[in-house]
Amino acid sequence: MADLNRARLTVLSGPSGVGKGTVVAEVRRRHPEVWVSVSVTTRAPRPGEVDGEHYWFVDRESFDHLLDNDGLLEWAEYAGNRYGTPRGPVEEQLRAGLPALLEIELQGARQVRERAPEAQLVFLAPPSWAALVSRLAGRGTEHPEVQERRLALAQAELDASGEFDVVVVNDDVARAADELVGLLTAPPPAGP
Ligand SMILES: Nc1ncnc2c1ncn2[C@@H]1O[C@H](COP(=O)(O)OP(=O)(O)OP(=O)(O)O)[C@@H](O)[C@H]1O
Ligand SMILES: Nc1nc2c(ncn2[C@@H]2O[C@H](COP(=O)(O)O)[C@@H](O)[C@H]2O)c(=O)[nH]1
Repeated sequence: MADLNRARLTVLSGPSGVGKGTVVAEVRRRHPEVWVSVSVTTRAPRPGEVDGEHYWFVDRESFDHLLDNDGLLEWAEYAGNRYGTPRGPVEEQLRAGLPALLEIELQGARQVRERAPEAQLVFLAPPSWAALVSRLAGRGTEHPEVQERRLALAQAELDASGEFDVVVVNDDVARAADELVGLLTAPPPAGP
């Protein structure tokens, strides 16, 4: 994956349960050199989630301290919790001429678009609404009322897919991962 050695920021967004984490894990299984930002969150860890690997799990006070000290590239309040991208590691990666991948929700993707217009914004879409509902329920990590809250947000996220540079349909994990690898290795559009 020699072409990956370019300083490009890519954002992967899409509704909760569409399979962002699954597709990114498949990309990293094939290409462990792909660098993915580790977000901070005030959400409680799910069983099996490891601090510093899946997220940096912090309390609200620590999150707000980072925010107040310009430590976040973007952030959002999502379904009752806060999530943000630590600025330092991403900037370090890009300064070194290396690409960076963020897996974040819609409000954060919009902030990245404003702050880094050259970033590539990719929307991961479900093959159908029914598939999304069934994936979120099937994951079994949220109570039904939290699933409902996430699905209400999902509708608005799907409506915003036109704001993204590319839409990838996650009908099949291997195929969607192929497409994401292609986007990560594609040359950035020529500047003006
Ligand atoms: N192409 C697919 N076909 C069938 N099931 C899938 C597919 N992709 C992912 N899944 C399943 O859907 C569920 C949700 O996937 P995942 O946790 O990766 O979603 P996510 O978009 O990262 O969610 P969140 O934004 O809530 O973190 C998982 O149980 C996963 O195994
Ligand atoms: N704006 C941001 N969104 C983020 C970040 N890290 C994760 N996320 C998104 O939040 C939702 C919920 O995640 P979950 O792990 O609780 O299911 C999902 O869409 C993630 O992509 C971030 O740093 N900033």
